[in-house]
Amino acid sequence: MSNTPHDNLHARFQLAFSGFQLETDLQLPGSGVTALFGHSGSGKTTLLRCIAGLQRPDSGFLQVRGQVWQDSAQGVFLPTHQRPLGYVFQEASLFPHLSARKNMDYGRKRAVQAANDAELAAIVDMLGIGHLLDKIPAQLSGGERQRVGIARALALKPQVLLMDEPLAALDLKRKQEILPFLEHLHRELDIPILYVTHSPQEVTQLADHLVVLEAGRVVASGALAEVLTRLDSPMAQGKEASSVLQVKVWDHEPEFHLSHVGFAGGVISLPYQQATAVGTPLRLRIDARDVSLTLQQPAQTSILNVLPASITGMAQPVAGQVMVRLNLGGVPLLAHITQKSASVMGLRVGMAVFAQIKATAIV
Ligand SMILES: Nc1ncnc2c1ncn2[C@@H]1O[C@H](COP(=O)(O)OP(=O)(O)OP(=O)(O)O)[C@@H](O)[C@H]1O
Repeated sequence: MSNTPHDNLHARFQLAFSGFQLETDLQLPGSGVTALFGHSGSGKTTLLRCIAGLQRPDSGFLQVRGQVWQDSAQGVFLPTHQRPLGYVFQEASLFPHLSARKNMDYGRKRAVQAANDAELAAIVDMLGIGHLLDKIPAQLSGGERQRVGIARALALKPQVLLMDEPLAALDLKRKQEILPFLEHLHRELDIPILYVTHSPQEVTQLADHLVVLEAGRVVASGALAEVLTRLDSPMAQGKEASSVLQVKVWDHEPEFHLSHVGFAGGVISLPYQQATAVGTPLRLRIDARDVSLTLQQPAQTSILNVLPASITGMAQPVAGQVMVRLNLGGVPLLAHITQKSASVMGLRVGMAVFAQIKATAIV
């Protein structure tokens, strides 16, 4: 028996290839983006393939929003074509001779469940592809093809959307173009999106929930802000270690080209967010390297953001460097400092400090 809440996704799989074992028992939220992060070969694609029914595990249980799709103990295994899911790969694999519109219709006509014309119009709108519908794939850029591929997946009214490195084949410019559409999807869709990526930037920009896989096992699974800042998480080890803060726009100071945002840990100043009204929620990524620590509140400093914090953990990812986990009014934040500074300041867990955050460092 499973005690999965009905709107969640519960995926428990055991599978052995020669030299690799997947063993997961994941309870994921029933909406929002769950990023699956892990080194090459950690089992991310295999996990998605198990969810899609493309890979049959030795034993498995899968329940998606109250529906059991698979239960090896009961001999239940829905084949892929009976699972209401969308799968988006690195490359959109559209039919080359069909227009974008016909590519979307092709899947719709054959599906058990598909979007009606009004729903399809909303999907087209959400992905900004209305002007591309009569073009064939060769007339589209890589990013546009990917957007059509996502629309085609959504046209099947999936209960879950699986995305396997959907931006990996695109150059930086195309990535930047498509990310706002993915953010839009995230806000509009009320289904779970499982998103495989190697990119910490995509994780911090899109994910609500983060699962870290290592050698086929889940080493961390939880809310993004929490897992990102766990000192034992691989994401908190490297140069790209960062934290995410959910904040609200407080007010603007256009004469200084600044905006001020608030969260439980205080108020932060950042470059002017001209287009955002007071009260708008924002997500800030703060690189651990852009946070420094001081024991006393500095009287005069060019750094605008000095927030009281307490140290909740310390780790040494590499010799000479220390990653400090801070608590700012209940919100975790990482600071990456030198071992010498940590030693000179006598930093230890439980100490009260001030976190200095460079305003320009905030995205
Ligand atoms: N059909 C298969 N038969 C045997 N071994 C397989 C099979 N599919 C995957 N593997 C192995 O399982 C392991 C996990 O592969 P998987 O593709 O899931 O990793 P990944 O985390 O998605 O990697 P990447 O980030 O490189 O895409 C690898 O060691 C791979 O070689």
